[in-house]
Amino acid sequence: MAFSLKSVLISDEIDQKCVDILQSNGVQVTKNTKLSKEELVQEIAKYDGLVVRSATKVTADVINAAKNLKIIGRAGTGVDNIDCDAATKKGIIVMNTPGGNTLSAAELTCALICGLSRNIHNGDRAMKTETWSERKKLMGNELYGKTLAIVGLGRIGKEVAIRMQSFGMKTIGFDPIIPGEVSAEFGVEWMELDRLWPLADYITVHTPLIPQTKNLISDKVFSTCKKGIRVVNVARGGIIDEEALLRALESGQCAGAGLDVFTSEPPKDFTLAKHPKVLATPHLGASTVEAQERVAVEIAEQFVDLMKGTQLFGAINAQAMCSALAPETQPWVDLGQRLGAVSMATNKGQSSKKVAVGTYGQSLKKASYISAAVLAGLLKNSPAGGDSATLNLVSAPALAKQLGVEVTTQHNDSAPSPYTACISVTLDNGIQVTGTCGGGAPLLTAIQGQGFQAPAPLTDNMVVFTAKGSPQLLQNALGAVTQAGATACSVSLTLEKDSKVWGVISLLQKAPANCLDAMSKVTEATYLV
Ligand SMILES: NC(=O)C1=CN([C@@H]2O[C@H](COP(=O)(O)OP(=O)(O)OC[C@H]3O[C@@H](n4cnc5c(N)ncnc54)[C@H](O)[C@@H]3O)[C@@H](O)[C@H]2O)C=CC1
Ligand SMILES: O=C(O)C(=O)COP(=O)(O)O
Repeated sequence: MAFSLKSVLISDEIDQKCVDILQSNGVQVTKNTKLSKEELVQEIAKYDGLVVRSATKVTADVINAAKNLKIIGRAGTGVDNIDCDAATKKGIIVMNTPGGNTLSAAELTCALICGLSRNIHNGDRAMKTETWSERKKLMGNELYGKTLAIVGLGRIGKEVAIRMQSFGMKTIGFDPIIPGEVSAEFGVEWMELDRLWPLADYITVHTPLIPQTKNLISDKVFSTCKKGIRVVNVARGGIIDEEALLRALESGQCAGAGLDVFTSEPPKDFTLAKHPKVLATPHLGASTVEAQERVAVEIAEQFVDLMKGTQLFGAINAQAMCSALAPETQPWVDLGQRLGAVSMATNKGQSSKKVAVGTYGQSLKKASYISAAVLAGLLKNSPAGGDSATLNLVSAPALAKQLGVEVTTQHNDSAPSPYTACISVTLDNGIQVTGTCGGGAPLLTAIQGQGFQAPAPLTDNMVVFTAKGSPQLLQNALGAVTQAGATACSVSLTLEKDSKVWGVISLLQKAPANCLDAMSKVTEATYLV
């Protein structure tokens, strides 16, 4: 599965290498870092891809104005400037380059810790105003023997710990998903936040800005810290409550803050940045030649990989799509979509609130992407399915959730004989279709538990019917589609059960409008897929 990316807009300052790599792969690149929000809303309609850093706000307005946008690339880590939910609903992949600027952000954090400990910002200010006498006031503290608390022990938190240990700092930390055994490997003693606050001389935060981390360091937290605590934020503005920080600086509870990020960038109010106890930088964490080159190359290469269909790396909202790119999984994704479409058609296009997806056979053990594929096929053919142009493996699970469609999945290591792997889709009113892949092509093996004598190819244009079994049925059904003006290319019937059979006729072209009429004379029910 390859993606067509003809045109890409780069709307933030990004290393030229990104442009060069994309252009050398045939992509038309426009770099415009001066677009207002309104201009971006206008412009975005022209592009298949967008590359940003943190300055461009990719809001729902921008995303909804896009017509062909397939991918938003963040040349960096944080994606809080991108409305990922809006992108997911529109089937747009959001990807980032998470490791590319880790070392630069960690190094700036260490620089701020060192700067705070020795009042380097105030010393520099004194020199620039020729006030040598300030020297007396600028007594610092050694870092040696002090305790650094690291909140968020992911990529950057870990690198900060390793570096600050070389200054003789004791490192303690908290992270909900990194266990103590793992943090111990890089010298961080894991502990709950309540225990950590009173022990710290310095606190540095390295988490994303999410509801759980917004205002994580509050008045209450400052009050439980040692008097003279110093705090550093190179993650996102708002993890340290800015108003609480100002109060703590004024009262002396907080002796200093190193801030690279702010709730509003640029800050609407520079009070904090100008505060004498604050060492502030204008979001420079990733602003090194090395980091910028890395993230620019990585994002461009990730785009190119997707265009070539080789891999989907760095996507944060497209788990199913990642699997769908592997050559061995593609036929199963296709099968899932087609089974979804057949189940919806045989449900007379009625919405179903419960969908059970079964996978059978060892090879489908880890095929969690199948349910997204089934939903994409099912919702595309549902009246509530919305815009079929944007319905894909990225948007289908989100749309199903929005529509209240509950999906359950079940796996069984053994597949029904004679197949080695199968997928079944069961809707809440009992409709059930089962299929497999044969020679890389999707095949329907059973409807309502009735197996086909020879599996039916799942093609783009199909007539599915059920009728009373009779020796003339095949001839009558083929006669009806021919009479309607269609050309059949294959036909398959199930075994008879309770005197009923199911049949599938594949057509060379879309079924003509009168096909249903013609078929109604020889079948009990006919569905077009
Ligand atoms: N100032 C700058 O220029 C830069 C800022 N950043 C920011 O730094 C932050 C961290 O980046 P990485 O380390 O690469 O991310 P990461 O994903 O490797 O690590 C983040 C860690 O935060 C943890 N976390 C989540 N919720 C938490 C909570 N409630 N309490 C404690 N920990 C929690 C996660 O479990 C994860 O381990 C991001 O917000 C990123 O945007 C990253 C690069 C440059
Ligand atoms: O990667 C991140 O999360 C950053 O904050 C870096 O932001 P920037 O690309 O320098 O605008």
